[in-house]
Amino acid sequence: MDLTLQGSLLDLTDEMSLRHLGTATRRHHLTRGAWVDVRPDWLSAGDELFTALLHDVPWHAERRQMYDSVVDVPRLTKFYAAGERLPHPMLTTAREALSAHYADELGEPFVTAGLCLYRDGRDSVAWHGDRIGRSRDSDTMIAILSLGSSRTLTLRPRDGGTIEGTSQKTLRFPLGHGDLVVMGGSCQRTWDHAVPKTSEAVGPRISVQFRVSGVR
Ligand SMILES: O=C(O)CCC(=O)C(=O)O
Ligand SMILES: [Fe+2]
Repeated sequence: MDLTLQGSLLDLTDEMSLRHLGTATRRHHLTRGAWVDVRPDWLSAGDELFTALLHDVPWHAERRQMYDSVVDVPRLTKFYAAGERLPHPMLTTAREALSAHYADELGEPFVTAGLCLYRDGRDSVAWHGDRIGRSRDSDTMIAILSLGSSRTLTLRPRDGGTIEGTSQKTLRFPLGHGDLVVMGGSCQRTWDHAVPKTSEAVGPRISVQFRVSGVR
């Protein structure tokens, strides 16, 4: 057996890379002009990226005013503004690939990166829409690369209605290591999303959200 060849083949398959977006990206049309694209396993062999981000990103613990008390935000965050160097070259490659893939539909590039670290199942993000800035009254896209432990992104219509054709109130998109999800159309205005807490024993998850200029 040629061990050299076998070694190099293994190296090739283990190399971190982004797979194609085209045919493997599935669009889910929601009501009210919203949609969600899902591309499972977009990033292959992403362990290196996950570990690098976990250790190298200067994660912030935020505290927020909630009625008359100040509470810990149940996740760590770091925001990279337009033009700021991202903490790993693969994130730049991912952002460029997304900008190219969605160029015609979006009409502008993804420029910012918001990172969230969910340390375990107690970390979460409550129901909200990303409605700070232009997304408040116009369509936009938020592209999310999920790394590490699987967590569920849930979506529900903002008007409190049920999911069309069902008696359900929420849609669930389980997000695993390397998966991509893109929320588009009116999604930030007409739907809310959340990452609920879970009692399951889950390890850390990092979410990387790419947005266009002037949207948070
Ligand atoms: O964890 C996620 O993927 C979603 C995060 C999110 O909705 C946000 O930061 O606005
Ligand atoms: Fe969000």
